[in-house]
Amino acid sequence: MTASANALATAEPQAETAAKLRDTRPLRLITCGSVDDGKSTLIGRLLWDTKAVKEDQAATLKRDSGKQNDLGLPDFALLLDGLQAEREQGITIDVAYRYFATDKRSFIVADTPGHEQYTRNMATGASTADLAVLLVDARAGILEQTRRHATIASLMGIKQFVLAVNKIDLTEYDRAGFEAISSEFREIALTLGVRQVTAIPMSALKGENVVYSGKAVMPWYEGPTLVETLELAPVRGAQSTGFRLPVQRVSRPGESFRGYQGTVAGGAVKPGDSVAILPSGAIANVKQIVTFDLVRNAAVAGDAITLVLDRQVDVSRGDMIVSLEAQPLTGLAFDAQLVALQPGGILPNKRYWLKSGSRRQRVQVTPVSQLELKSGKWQPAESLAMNAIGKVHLSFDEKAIFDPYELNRTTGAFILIDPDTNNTVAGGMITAKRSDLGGLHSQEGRVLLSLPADLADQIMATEAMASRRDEVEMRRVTAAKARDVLDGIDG
Ligand SMILES: Nc1nc2c(ncn2[C@@H]2O[C@H](COP(=O)(O)OP(=O)(O)OP(=O)(O)O)[C@@H](O)[C@H]2O)c(=O)[nH]1
Repeated sequence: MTASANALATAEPQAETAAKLRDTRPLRLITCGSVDDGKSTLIGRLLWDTKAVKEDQAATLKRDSGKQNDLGLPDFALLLDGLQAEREQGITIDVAYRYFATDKRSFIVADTPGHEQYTRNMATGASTADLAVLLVDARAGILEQTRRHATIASLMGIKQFVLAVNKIDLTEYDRAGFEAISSEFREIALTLGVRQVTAIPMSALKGENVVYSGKAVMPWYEGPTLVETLELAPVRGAQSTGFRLPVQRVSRPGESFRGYQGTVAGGAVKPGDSVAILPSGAIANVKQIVTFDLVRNAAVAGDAITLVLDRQVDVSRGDMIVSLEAQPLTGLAFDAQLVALQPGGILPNKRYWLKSGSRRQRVQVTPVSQLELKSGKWQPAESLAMNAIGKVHLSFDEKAIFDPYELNRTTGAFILIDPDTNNTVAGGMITAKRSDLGGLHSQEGRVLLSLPADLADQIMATEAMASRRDEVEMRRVTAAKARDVLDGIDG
């Protein structure tokens, strides 16, 4: 770059610089709080003060909110209600994601307004969330539900908490009260192994310490605002498996062409790469990558591709094509965590269908323990009732192929289907492979929750593939049921 080009680059208008920065990976967050702690108001305030609200929404907000509060401020919670319609589209776990950005970073917040509570948050946002914002009412302090939310967020691998001590305006900005609440919370967080805790006194309603500083009314608070905290928070480590292509379909339009179709579920691939076909273990090289009518020189996770190999190998639907040097776990026995979604629960000795991507296999599920939400402790269990979150052993007749969920949220997630009713009875995630003799192979004792978010994805994938209309209808019913169940665990 020449000196003058350099000068130009540094003189770039701020807006353009900001736009560039927004291309970097955004921070994902979830918000948890008890009813009326001010979650909707806080998200509304974040969107409003970062100017993420479109003008027409702003006009409606101003018009509708006059009667809502006597502070002469818009009711930010209304903003979310006004956007409710867009949430109706989802077929399963229909949480909306809100996007907002500052000059430094962009953010995605899983928004679950109204009566929908933490399970819904968990079900959607938390599987990918980098950080959890836990709201408490400054007047009420830490409640049992705060403990529960914190426990669940930490189980799900979220290692950074913001404690939003909201409605501080209603305690006359009482410093001692804020400090007592934050130290109580820090102790809880420590017992959960979470060290990164930022406690912030705030008024979501008045916009103090959310985007703008609250110094004028809380000169005693010297810490960051919520947005300053979010701007600096690290994102979770990237998922780190090699190339994964669950084969959805084998395409054979003519004698000379054979392609393997699917959506890349991890890593990247380019022509010339060596791959293994699982479960057979056959080896080949990638000859060509085709998307629609384009020939590509690479593909990454999320791309729908047709892969052409350099030699004749036996590949069928349900197989997985993977990078030769970084292969998933294969075996007959795995450890998993799951949530039971049907009244019948999960019974020992019963055989289910397990579906993961395009693969469907018979499996025997043996419950081992169940999470007691109140205490966050695992208690021994022989069966799992509806709504229970449990650890289980999975035993297969034929080789199964998985990555630990922690490494890959697609190839590590599954649903269980009852062969008698065809109902989806559980959604779950793989925590480790067991040696085929029954011993634990790796990652012993990892604590991960089974996430219905995966269930949602999988049901949607299944739905997209279902060719017959009645099958689609059946899946819809199942999804609706799953939602009811999730509502049931809330609270
Ligand atoms: N004074 C004051 N009131 C607040 C503050 N934040 C929220 N509120 C009010 O508290 C009430 C509940 O706020 P919401 O945002 O609806 O609470 P929520 O937690 O989203 O509640 P649900 O949507 O019912 O789960 C509303 O009347 C808000 O205007 C605050 O910082 N100060």
